[in-house]
Amino acid sequence: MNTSVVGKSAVSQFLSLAKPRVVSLIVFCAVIGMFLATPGVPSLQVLVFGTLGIALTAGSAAAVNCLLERHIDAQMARTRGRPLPSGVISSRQTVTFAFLVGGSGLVLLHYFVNPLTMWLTFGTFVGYAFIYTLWLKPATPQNIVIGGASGAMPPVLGWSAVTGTVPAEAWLLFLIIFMWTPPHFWSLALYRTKDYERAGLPMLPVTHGSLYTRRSIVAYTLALIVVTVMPYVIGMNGLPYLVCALGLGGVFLYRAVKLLTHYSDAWARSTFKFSILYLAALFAALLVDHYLV
Ligand code: HEM
Ligand SMILES: CC(C)=CCC/C(C)=C/CC/C(C)=C/COP(=O)(O)OP(=O)(O)O
Repeated sequence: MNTSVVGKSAVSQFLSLAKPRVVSLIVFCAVIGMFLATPGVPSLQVLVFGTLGIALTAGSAAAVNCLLERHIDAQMARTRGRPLPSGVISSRQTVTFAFLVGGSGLVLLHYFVNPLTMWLTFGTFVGYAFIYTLWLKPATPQNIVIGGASGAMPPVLGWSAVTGTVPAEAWLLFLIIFMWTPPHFWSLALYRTKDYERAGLPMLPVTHGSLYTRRSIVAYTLALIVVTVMPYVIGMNGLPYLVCALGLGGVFLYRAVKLLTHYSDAWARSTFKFSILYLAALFAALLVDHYLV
């Protein structure tokens, strides 16, 4: 996506700092974590303030990432139109925005949800905004595998918002997003390799080449399918979920294998887009099945 900011209103420029589309899926997964945590329905207070708190903190993390990566973003075609590299929003404004938005999110979580959720969300914020962005991303091609742990936290945050605990079921949902992240990101990195090379970032296709990356995508997609069967195996979800998980997984695997055997940028791009649809549909299936069985 070309995130050009020219002609946008001030509000939408600040909004774009918070990566609203990525954050929407993050919040979607967190909310489903809330519903899965209880046989009934979460309280309205947890639903409203939990969702708001997680969304604001995630948006703030994205803004900090935009701030810390403004020079790298300026070198990549996909990101050079963002508000900071294009000079529409200043670093100081971004710091203020991130502080106010993230601070409000954490305060809401602490006072209207529970301190555990606030601390877990704060840890996730630090994990993405600082550990991934500053340290892992420029250091190793495993950056997004390790850093994916932050992106995988939303259902855990949702679960802890409702119960104040994080049992094995919540970590299983974490594991699903964790295994999904490499095929999600590496599909994009395959057709954006030149961008990452130019910016000097050691993404897997840059350091290990296209073939190795495509094999890794197949491997992680297989692992993802195994992990998505687990909610059925442990009795957390029923047969309707299993059918959806295997159907979606089958399509993902077909895409991954075709990416390996018949590579094209267009196929990589459409597989990246599919990965987003996949995660949304899988979590929707977890939710619907939860109330069916
Ligand atoms: C380390 C983990 C992750 C990495 C490295 C990563 C990387 C990316 C990149 C580079 C893009 C393209 C963004 C753009 O063009 O502006 C993207 C898009 C996206 N990602 Fe991820 N992602 C990660 C985790 C996640 C997670 C956890 C979710 C949601 C649960 C997610 C959801 C999305 C969505 C919805 C988009 C599409 C955004 C749009 O259309 O503007 N990603 N991701
Ligand atoms: C508090 C909380 C719930 C935080 C969630 C963490 C979070 C926002 C994870 C999203 C991951 C993400 C947008 C990765 C983009 O990778 P990138 O930053 O390498 O992509 P870019 O090249 O587009 O900047």
